Amino acid sequence: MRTDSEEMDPTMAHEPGAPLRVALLGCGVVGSAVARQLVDHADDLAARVGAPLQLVGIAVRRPQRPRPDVPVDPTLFTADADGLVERADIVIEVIGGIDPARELILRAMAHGASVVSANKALLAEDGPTLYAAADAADVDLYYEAAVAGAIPILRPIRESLAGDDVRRVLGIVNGTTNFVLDRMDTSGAGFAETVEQAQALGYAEADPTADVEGFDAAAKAAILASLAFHTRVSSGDVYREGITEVTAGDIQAARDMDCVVKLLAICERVTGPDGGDAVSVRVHPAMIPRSHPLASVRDAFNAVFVEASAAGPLMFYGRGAGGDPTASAVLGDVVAVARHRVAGGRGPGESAYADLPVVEMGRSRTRYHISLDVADRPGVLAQVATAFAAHDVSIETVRQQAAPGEGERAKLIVVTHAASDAALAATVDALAELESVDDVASVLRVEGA
Ligand SMILES: NC(=O)C1=CN([C@@H]2O[C@H](COP(=O)(O)OP(=O)(O)OC[C@H]3O[C@@H](n4cnc5c(N)ncnc54)[C@H](OP(=O)(O)O)[C@@H]3O)[C@@H](O)[C@H]2O)C=CC1
Ligand SMILES: N[C@@H](CC=O)C(=O)O
Repeated sequence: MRTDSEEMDPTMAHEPGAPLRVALLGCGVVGSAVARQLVDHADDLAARVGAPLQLVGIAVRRPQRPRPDVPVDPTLFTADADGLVERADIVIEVIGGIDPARELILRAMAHGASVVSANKALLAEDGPTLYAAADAADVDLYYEAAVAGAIPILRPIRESLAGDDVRRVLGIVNGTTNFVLDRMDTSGAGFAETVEQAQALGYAEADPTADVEGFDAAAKAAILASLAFHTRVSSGDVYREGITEVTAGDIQAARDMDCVVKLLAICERVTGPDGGDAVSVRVHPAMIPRSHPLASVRDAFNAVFVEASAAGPLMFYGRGAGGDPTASAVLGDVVAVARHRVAGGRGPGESAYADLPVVEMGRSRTRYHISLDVADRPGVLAQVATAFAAHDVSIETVRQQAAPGEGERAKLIVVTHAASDAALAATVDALAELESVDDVASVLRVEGA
């Protein structure tokens, strides 16, 4: 690959065999792996595209910083990202965050460049602005790496399943939280201790808030739901609960049910309050049976389970983060958009025609596992059952365990049939008021059964 920074005329149409000018914005974890792969696989990439990919510059915050792991001419590094995007055919945005990434992408497209981004936060917050700009400029905007890193999931949903009817997407789309929950399950350790292990191993950031509070997964859920249901869902529409409240007791309760606890991104087609089509998009911890394909997703791996009307269940599995795995997805997009430029066109744009309402969490329906510490005496089970019945929540199973060494106390474990979140919350409030109930020890949603 050529890595000189010679100036070119940005308005020139692509000529057969002429290099395509690639600008890289960001050279951190993902960007440095992208740069290395562009250099290492230059010949193969040129053969696949039908033209060489010429890296014309790398925009970073600190261009003078030595970067020995990035094998390019150091003069390619620049702090002038604005100028760089104006002289590229393809812009790869791996800076992250909202601004200046958004302004740079819009500027790139306005100057006729196709864009590849890994920026889930931006796509989930302001995707429609970017799609509209891509349409207006007649260029591609691809972002496979934004959800589940290396796993090819967006193109299969957008293209391979375009003739089917996706009903549900269940995803483990955050590696850090999956690592933490998996370790809590296998070692019996608590949340804080396991997060420290994740930080020591480089999975969790020094500030793990975006991961453990579910913000990262919510952004990915918004993108998945938008593509799966041909609608617009932004991160603010997504109900979000992280894993900070998950206790060793919850993990044990799941084990007792032959389940595991996972942080799930759940996107479903549902019936809205007016009887029309709607979507439910939520991120929260949930129990899933150990027999479910997602239960076997260990460590920091990601997986997305898709249910479509005709295709049935599909499972996509792999690494959701890390420089090289994420760069693989970025380079796949680069080849795709480069091929379109060589052929003189663009790929399919976003097809958000449905404009479906997103139902509020209170209307979402699922099963629940509730663990209660109660008095062990006649009539208590009837009181508890009455509280469920009063809120129209149907009990599927109920099991009593002795609470050893605690006199006449017992543990009641109730699993419900599917109920609305609002009905369940009201039931839990009523249970907490009962004189015979010492504590509502845990409430976990149950999915995938
Ligand atoms: N890390 C991962 O495993 C994954 C990341 N992603 C996404 O990829 C994107 C990049 O992530 P990651 O590589 O981890 O991020 P890093 O923080 O490692 O890298 C960010 C890069 O952007 C540069 N940068 C920051 N601000 C500016 C600016 N204003 N102008 C120019 N350059 C700037 C930094 O420059 P400098 O080097 O000088 O500081 C750095 O090179 C994000 O959108 C992230 O969500 C997606 C999937 C997985
Ligand atoms: N922080 C994310 C990686 C980027 O998407 C994770 O832990 O999965």
